[in-house]
Amino acid sequence: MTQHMFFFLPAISGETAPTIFSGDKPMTRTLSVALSGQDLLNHPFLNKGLAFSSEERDAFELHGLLPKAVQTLDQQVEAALKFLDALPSPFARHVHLRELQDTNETLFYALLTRKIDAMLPLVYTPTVGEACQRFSEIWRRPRGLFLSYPERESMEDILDNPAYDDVRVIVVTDGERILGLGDQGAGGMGIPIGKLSLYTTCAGISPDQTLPIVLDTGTNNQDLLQNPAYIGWRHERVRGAEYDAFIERFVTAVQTRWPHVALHWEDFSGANAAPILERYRDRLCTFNDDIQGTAAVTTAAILSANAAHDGKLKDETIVMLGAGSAGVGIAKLLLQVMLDEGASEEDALARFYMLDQDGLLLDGREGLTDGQALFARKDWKDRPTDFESVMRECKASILIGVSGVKGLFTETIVREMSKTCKRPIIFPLSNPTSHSEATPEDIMAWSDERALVSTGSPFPPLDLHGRTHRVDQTNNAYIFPGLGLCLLATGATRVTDSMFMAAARGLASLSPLRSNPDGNLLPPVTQLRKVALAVAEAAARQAREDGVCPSFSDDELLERIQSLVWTPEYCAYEKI
Ligand SMILES: O=C([O-])CC(=O)C(=O)O
Ligand SMILES: [Mg+2]
Repeated sequence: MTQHMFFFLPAISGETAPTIFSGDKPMTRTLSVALSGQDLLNHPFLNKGLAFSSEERDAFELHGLLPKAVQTLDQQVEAALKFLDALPSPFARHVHLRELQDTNETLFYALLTRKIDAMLPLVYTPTVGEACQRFSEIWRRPRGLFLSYPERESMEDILDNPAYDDVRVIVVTDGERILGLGDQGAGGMGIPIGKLSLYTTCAGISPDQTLPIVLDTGTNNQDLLQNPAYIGWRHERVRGAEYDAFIERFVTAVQTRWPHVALHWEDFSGANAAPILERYRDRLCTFNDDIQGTAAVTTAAILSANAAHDGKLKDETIVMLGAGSAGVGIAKLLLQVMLDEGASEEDALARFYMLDQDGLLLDGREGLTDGQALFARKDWKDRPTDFESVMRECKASILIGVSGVKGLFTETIVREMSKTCKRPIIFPLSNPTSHSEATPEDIMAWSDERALVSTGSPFPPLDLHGRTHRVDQTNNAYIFPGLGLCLLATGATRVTDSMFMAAARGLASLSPLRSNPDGNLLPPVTQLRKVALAVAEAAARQAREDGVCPSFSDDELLERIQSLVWTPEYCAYEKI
């Protein structure tokens, strides 16, 4: 069992503090705590609100600070749910949940783990998008770190604070491409906070081991620059060599401070995401969720669809609408599946049509990245390259949208595809919901209910022939929490592409469609905990295979994964 100590909290005994980071029922455990009074109540990880027992109120000088009632965690969850229900909007609920997170993390995570389907759209996409856009209005208390360009000389000192001694996972953004909402500057902080809350909710990674970071390198969002209430650095974005040097300084500082940390990059612009990943993926344990996590979950959903009709991906024709880092990442992983199925690279590449706002990517087009150039068509000279024409001519069986643009999957497109394809696979993956390329309802109507649809953001269930059908959410939340758990459990030094493939196959193995022809492609979000464990195990075995972690036995891997899982329950406290 992992012995995890609160070294970062000088007020809590490191020597005698028993672990609460195990699968055991923490309530049977006692934590030695030195904080008392206001300091204890103000500590989000230790605060229990009204759940402090009357003995604890004696021991920790809490009388008078708390009203008389003593409540259980269950009662607190009930009360919080009732309060949330009465709030007028998802945004108001998001703000209230964030306040809970900053005042009582155990209660916050108890709510999230028990009501994940209701809470996910509030703390994560789509509501987190609005939270980023309005972050300057809702910022209350410090959570995570804002590392701004003008203060770059102090970056190492900021990270040095003992409060961060136990950090093992960092999610970092520079806020330039927040979901499909573009540049949100320092408001992008909502995303690392939201992603990390899923690391804890889905994979059980203890919140005190997580750190959200914004690299505030300015913003080109004119509304923010002109908003007197903007909380970030009011300056246009730093670019080029200065930006690269800032990123380099950050990575070096992180590596020096936490040599074994897992560094997760999120929502960087297309121009920066892939080059940053390429620069650092062989230097530390790091990955880009938009490129690799999105690729893995999409691959899992497509593998599930193929397995259901004994098909092979190498026989499908894929149109990717959106040629940014997510599109290229998905295409690369799907290409690998075809190669694994025995296709030649030439034949496999011929199955892909990748488009951006200027139409089909053609060989020789100026300004293509290496990833885009790989998928650029060589055989399309003098033919129309617009989306509709390409769809008409190529007879796609799989259509994936990562364009960030609402409504691009039109009735004409979907009907055209459905003419030649019995079960068209149509994934409008852009986030948040308002940017989805089509609604599942429309796609089903236009395809005579034959399409296999999956979206990036949550949508309400569909009514199919009087049967309620859950809409799959092909969101990277099915991958990154489990992958993070794998990285912490194995101590992997690198994240390989084959670990993402293994994660995708691990997820696909849980597809309900395997056992039920009317089933979904992916398990419901209520099973995200089970999913994270399966993904962690599959990726961990692959990490061992790839030699990026010690050669643990299967039992050891499982034991290490399970021993990390933190459960949101209160411990009993005793005074040091
Ligand atoms: O956060 C999400 O919902 C998925 C994602 O990474 C993105 O859209 O950038
Ligand atoms: Mg993202």
